[in-house]
Amino acid sequence: MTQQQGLFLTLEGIDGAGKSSHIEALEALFKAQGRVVTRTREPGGTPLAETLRTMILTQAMDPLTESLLVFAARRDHIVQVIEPALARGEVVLCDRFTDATFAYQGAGRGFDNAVLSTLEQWVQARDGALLQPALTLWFDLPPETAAERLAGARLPDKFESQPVEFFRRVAEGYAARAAAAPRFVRIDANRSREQVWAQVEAALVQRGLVGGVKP
Ligand SMILES: Nc1ncnc2c1ncn2[C@@H]1O[C@H](COP(=O)(O)OP(=O)(O)O)[C@@H](O)[C@H]1O
Ligand SMILES: Cc1cn([C@H]2C[C@H](O)[C@@H](COP(=O)(O)OP(=O)(O)O)O2)c(=O)[nH]c1=O
Repeated sequence: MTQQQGLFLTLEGIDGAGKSSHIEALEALFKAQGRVVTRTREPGGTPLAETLRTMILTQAMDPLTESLLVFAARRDHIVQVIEPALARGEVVLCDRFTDATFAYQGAGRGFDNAVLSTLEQWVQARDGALLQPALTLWFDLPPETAAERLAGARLPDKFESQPVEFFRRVAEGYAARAAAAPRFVRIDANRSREQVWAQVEAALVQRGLVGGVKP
């Protein structure tokens, strides 16, 4: 049997947009197609990267330090988890990747995009090209609605306790990234869970990544 090609798929959006609510169903959908799935997240996905995640999410730091730690975590994650899974022909479902760095550290914190691009080149270099997701599901939700959904849902971390203006900038950062790269699919997250899932499923079917079967 010929080995299937690896598929790198990421989920993006501001905190509270609804990514985590759909990642399990996405995994089930691909498994129902006979695919092996590696479900992972950033920052994180390896013991070292999870240690860095705790630092990033709990300690105050300047934006360059934050960016360096995020990319250090990403490098370990790529080398230890993402690249090997793709080489085995698996589906890698990753909750956030580099678009989050451009949105949060770049647009949100106002850090220099050129420095982020340089770090991206260093960390994601792959056979003369850049490792990038094949598809990015961007859960787009007004920051006020995301804040309402998060209120009382969980204890806010360092980013989640930022004011709504911060998330407005992050959302603009995502919109700019989405406008520049055809791998983005905008999901209107301001809908019921069922309607959001229907958009996710339709996007995958439309691109021939899954058949029309229900998980
Ligand atoms: N379509 C939806 N409508 C209303 N609430 C939702 C919807 N999707 C998710 N939620 C709720 O909103 C909160 C944030 O969702 P979550 O999936 O954790 O977001 P994220 O992973 O993007 O931060 C959770 O309490 C979740 O139950
Ligand atoms: C990947 C990444 C995440 N982040 C932030 C966004 C989120 O607020 C936080 C963790 O993401 P996430 O796992 O979505 O948080 P939660 O488990 O609370 O749903 O890290 C960055 O600032 N830069 C990055 O490059």
